[in-house]
Amino acid sequence: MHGNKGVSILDNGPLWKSQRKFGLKNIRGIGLERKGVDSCVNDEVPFLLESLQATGGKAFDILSILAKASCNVLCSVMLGKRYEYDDDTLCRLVKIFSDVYHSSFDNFSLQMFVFAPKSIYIYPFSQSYKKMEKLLEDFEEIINKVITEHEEAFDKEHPRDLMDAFLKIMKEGKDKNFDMEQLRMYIRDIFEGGIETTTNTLNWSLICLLHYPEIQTKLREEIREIVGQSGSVKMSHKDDMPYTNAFIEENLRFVTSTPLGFQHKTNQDAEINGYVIPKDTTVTTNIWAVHNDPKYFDEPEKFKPERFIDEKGNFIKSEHVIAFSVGGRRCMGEHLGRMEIFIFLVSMIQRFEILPDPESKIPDLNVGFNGQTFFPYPYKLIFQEI
Ligand code: HEM
Repeated sequence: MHGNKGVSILDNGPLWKSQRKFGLKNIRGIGLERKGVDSCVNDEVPFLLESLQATGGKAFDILSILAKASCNVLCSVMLGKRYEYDDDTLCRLVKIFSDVYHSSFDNFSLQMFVFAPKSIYIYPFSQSYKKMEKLLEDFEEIINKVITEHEEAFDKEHPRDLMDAFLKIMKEGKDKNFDMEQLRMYIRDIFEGGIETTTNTLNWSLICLLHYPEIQTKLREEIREIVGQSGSVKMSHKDDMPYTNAFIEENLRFVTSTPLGFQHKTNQDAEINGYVIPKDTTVTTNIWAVHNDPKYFDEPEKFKPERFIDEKGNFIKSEHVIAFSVGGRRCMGEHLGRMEIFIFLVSMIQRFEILPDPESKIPDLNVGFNGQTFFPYPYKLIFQEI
């Protein structure tokens, strides 16, 4: 499917290691002319708030606005540019990567991969695969245009963004794994890993706020005290906001947006806790089970941000909140994803009262579409300017 290219689908080995190292360095922007990763997030905030303001206090579906904001952050980080929210390229990118999850990595295909791994060989004949191929052709058309623009403006002394950094290694010819096909797959994997997950996490956190207006009030009080009524939110505020941190952590735990992580396979026989796992077995992490284990979380079925606050009022992180998974294959974009969630969420709560649509029921927090990700069914809410 990915032809052993990209990063998320690669077997553990030297290729994956070098590609992951490249990603971790260049997502953060180390050695690039591009602005820092936090500025890529901060610069998106006014556009996000403006499009929320434009809803004029009427009920609307927020999904595409959140997805465009998340997608634009990745475009800034990787391609050195962002798009207007009505730009055709941004709309196409958002649609491609939402459809990849919503129609191709659906529940049925996922269960087949986990419980009947050999089904991967018949997957190319399925309707889901055909849909995916069509979507990815559209993606290649977009990304080829951006690659051409980058090649035309390329200056090896001044790499601007992740794509330039990749082209630099490729042109130097020191590592033959850095080729054009790998560049396309790399960008694709990051979009695939970064848009849907961040959008879903933000979307579920807004639904939590609809269910618990008292929590929303408490969050706004803390935001007003630390950031002010109109000041811009910075990552440096985070350490002084224990309740906001606790809310975000509880949201990551309570609504596990990637319940089974990504699937991997063992490349040698292994033994864990006395269980023998033969070579070539599909392995999946049950993140949901850890998040709902009463051994680690008292009354796991209840939404309680306070569980992460100690008696002195400090935020206490739990090693059992593993929404980004654990180990060598844990999420490559955790740092960026956490930044987006904090800055976007705080900015939205600071400026707007988030209210349910009186015409419809607030979505249940444990009912949604289950596929590679767990996401809410379409719903509407109201953003009332304060
Ligand atoms: C709330 C947001 C996010 C969540 C919950 C999340 C969750 C995850 C999970 C569970 C995995 C699977 C780890 C495993 O295989 O065991 C993963 C992998 C990955 N994520 Fe994220 N992710 C988020 C945001 C992002 C962002 C913003 C990016 C892009 C910068 C990203 C890029 C990736 C990549 C490339 C991988 C594959 C890493 C590898 O195989 O080495 N993710 N993510």
